Amino acid sequence: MLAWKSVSISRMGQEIFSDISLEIGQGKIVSLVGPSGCGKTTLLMIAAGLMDADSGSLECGFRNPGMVFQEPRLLPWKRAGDNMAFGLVARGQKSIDFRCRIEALAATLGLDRRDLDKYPHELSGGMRQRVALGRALVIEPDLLLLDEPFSALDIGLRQELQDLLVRQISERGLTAVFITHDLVEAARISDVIVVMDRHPRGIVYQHAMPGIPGCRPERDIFSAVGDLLAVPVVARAFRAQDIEKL
Ligand SMILES: Nc1ncnc2c1ncn2[C@@H]1O[C@H](COP(=O)(O)OP(=O)(O)OP(=O)(O)O)[C@@H](O)[C@H]1O
Repeated sequence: MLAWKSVSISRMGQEIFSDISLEIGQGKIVSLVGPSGCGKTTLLMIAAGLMDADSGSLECGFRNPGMVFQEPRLLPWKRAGDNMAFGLVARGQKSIDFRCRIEALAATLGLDRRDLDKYPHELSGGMRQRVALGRALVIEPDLLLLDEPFSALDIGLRQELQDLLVRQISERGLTAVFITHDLVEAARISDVIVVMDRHPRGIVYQHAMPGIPGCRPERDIFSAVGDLLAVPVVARAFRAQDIEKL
């Protein structure tokens, strides 16, 4: 279980959010959505232990979180396979012991052996993000924290990687927190959608999605998004996003 309990945080005299409580059950995929600056990444960073809250507490029953960011953040001087193995090397494992494991994982992520020998600049954006996902999965995490991992990809590739991610989460029995600006993406891959806003600051709405992530018919996804946008606090949070894009 992962739970933020009455968490408040300010930086440089500015309140990011106050008194946020949220609980995520084992095996669930929870999406955080909301306008830029409402504190989604901050909430994730607190869960990862990379930021400390000013007050409140975090209860985390997970021991081995894996993270994926919007930019793949690969080491440019290392080949894709070595980037993927980064967490294993950091734990003192020898490449002779894990080469087969990396190749098998790469294959499930749609990368072949030749891709593993390429440098990041020789890979497409989608391939780089597959490597980043592999780097997070190879350490066998029990919790995945994902900060807009697919937002830079085009729609077709995005959907392919969403399906791939949900399959990996389900096969490995992981729990995941997924940040996105895209309500359709959230409705496609999540068990629960948590909507945050800046006015008022914090969580303004939570919605449990029916059905199984990754298996929902498109019409159910779009109808859930329509229903969500009919909720005034959700509509307000998403209107703020649209205005920012202008
Ligand atoms: N270390 C920091 N120092 C100062 N301000 C910070 C720090 N981290 C976050 N903030 C501020 O906190 C607010 C929330 O930032 P955060 O990145 O969590 O929002 P977000 O919802 O993830 O936004 P986006 O969707 O644009 O990534 C922003 O106003 C940001 O400038």
